[in-house]
Amino acid sequence: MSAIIFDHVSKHFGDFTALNDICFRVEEGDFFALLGPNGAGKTTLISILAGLSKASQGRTTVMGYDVSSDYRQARRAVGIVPQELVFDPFFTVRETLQFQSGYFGLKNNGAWIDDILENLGLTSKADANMRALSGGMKRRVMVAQALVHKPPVIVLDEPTAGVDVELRQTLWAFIRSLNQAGHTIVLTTHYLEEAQTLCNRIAMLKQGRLLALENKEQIMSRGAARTALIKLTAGQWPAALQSLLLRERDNGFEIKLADCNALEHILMTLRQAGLTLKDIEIAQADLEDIFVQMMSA
Ligand SMILES: Nc1ncnc2c1ncn2[C@@H]1O[C@H](COP(=O)(O)OP(=O)(O)OP(=O)(O)O)[C@@H](O)[C@H]1O
Repeated sequence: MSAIIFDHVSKHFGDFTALNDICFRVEEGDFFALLGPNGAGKTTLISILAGLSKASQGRTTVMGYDVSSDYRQARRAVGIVPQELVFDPFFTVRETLQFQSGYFGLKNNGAWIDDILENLGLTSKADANMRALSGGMKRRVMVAQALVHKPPVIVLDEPTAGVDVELRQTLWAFIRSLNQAGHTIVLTTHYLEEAQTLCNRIAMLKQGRLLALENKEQIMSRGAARTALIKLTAGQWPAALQSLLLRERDNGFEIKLADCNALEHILMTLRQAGLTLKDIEIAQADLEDIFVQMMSA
């Protein structure tokens, strides 16, 4: 079964189109990344999924439940960790989690709450008031809050923005174990190396459109898998190879390198143009390079 289905989802704010005919599925058990520059529509899409915002067109389901017609079941199936810190400053951490449990009609889930607190390094703060916590600790509580009802689908909207390395590692270890236990994870992040190490499928949004959705391996091979930094003793980059040029840097020319045969062709063309090679550095492109290539295309 698909954990999430976006079926021709659009969202307009007046004349502005924030989401334009989005269609994709997230399969059960996926560790899925939703990437895109600021304003791409990631938060809008997540708000629709959470039932916090209504799509202008299209249908969205979570674990088979329609987010508008089966609102309650759909809401129960998903745990959202929001970008902003939203909490009642007068509650303690434990009370916050108990209150959230009550919202889902859950009682006697103290053992699970203890488990979450432990895994997020919050045990010693259980009885502290929310207002007395540091920003990073508050963010941990946001994560805990999204998990109280053991939702099959967990959505994290930039959960590691501005948090320290320790929390990032604690958080990812815990989220990974939840994924291994069968939870579907959707993550938006600006830290591309995080998406690269954690996720198995990646969707890219740009200006409200779905630009690509692939397995990580496919997306990695879509852009130039390798780049080469070529330095010449003198002269300009030849026009015949202009289409390969990504940018000039460090007194050299950085180019896309599809494979080794391409390199042979490049060297031959340089020779024919009377240019002499001074140095060549070949590097494996990472997700960030590919992202930049795709977003600027
Ligand atoms: N309530 C609203 N009214 C008008 N425009 C809105 C509203 N909410 C979002 N938008 C616009 O929709 C677009 C998508 O915003 P959204 O917050 O979904 O982007 P995002 O991909 O989450 O960006 P970021 O990475 O900065 O969080 C933006 O141009 C934003 O200004």
